[in-house]
Amino acid sequence: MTSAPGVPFLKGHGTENDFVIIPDPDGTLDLSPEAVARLCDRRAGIGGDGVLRVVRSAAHPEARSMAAEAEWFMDYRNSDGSVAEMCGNGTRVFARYLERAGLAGPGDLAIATRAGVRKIHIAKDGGGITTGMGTAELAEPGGEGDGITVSVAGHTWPVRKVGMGNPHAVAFVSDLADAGPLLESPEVRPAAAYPDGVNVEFVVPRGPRHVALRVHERGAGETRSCGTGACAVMVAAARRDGVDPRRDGVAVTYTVDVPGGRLEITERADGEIEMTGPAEIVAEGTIASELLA
Ligand SMILES: N[C@@H](CCC[C@H](N)C(=O)O)C(=O)O
Repeated sequence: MTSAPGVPFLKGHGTENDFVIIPDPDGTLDLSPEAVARLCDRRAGIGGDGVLRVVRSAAHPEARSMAAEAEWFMDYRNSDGSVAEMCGNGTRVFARYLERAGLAGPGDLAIATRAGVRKIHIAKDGGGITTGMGTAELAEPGGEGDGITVSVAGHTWPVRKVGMGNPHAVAFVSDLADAGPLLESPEVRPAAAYPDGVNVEFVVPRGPRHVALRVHERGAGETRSCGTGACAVMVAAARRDGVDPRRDGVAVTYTVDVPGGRLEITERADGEIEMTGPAEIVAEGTIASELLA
């Protein structure tokens, strides 16, 4: 196997949503969808749910307009090579990389994403990282139902449509096992409700202000965690519990258990959502040229 000098990578995860991190400050790397899929392959590649390419905002056409606010752009790709607007766990891992590389914090920073600028706070001494996730877009004022359903493993549930910069369908189920092995994409109907595909979350209550989920991600399949998904679930669960911080003028925090750990999600009285969780860098090396060809 030959190496491509000058193409380093790191591997990191947040609640076991794992990523290949590629520092490419000047945006010179030609990262094709096929190369992303090879990098994320868990048998023949490095393995990951996605790729985080670290590019200076000023050097990327999609981020140039955000460069004054955020020096770094998170170019996120799903493991199948598709492009996504936003990755919540990815923002924490991205920030941890910047911290480790001496390019940021601890403290406050902002990063550019396709869904806009996201504000981050890195706690001191390797503690949790908080991302300002923006506000949730809820399709309907009333609640779940919305005429949209998701079917998998012989079950069908109504879903709540939530936008977190990327699309989510949240289904409350009586048992997380009812979603089956999730080896294939759940079928969302009508398909036209999500013209660009969808991330599907299955949710059960665990206690007051406490839920657990499984997620099937667009472009990646079932993963161990999804930050935007956890935020979508938090908002859907709060509305189901009759809680709306913008109406009530009081922030609310939910604990969201994911298969790979735990996230704390707060919806503030102004509607802004903040997600706090861990992020770790676990390896670094050099990418073999065959993977990037
Ligand atoms: N795991 C991510 C979401 C990644 C993008 C998603 N698969 C999509 O296509 O929208 C997260 O932590 O938010």
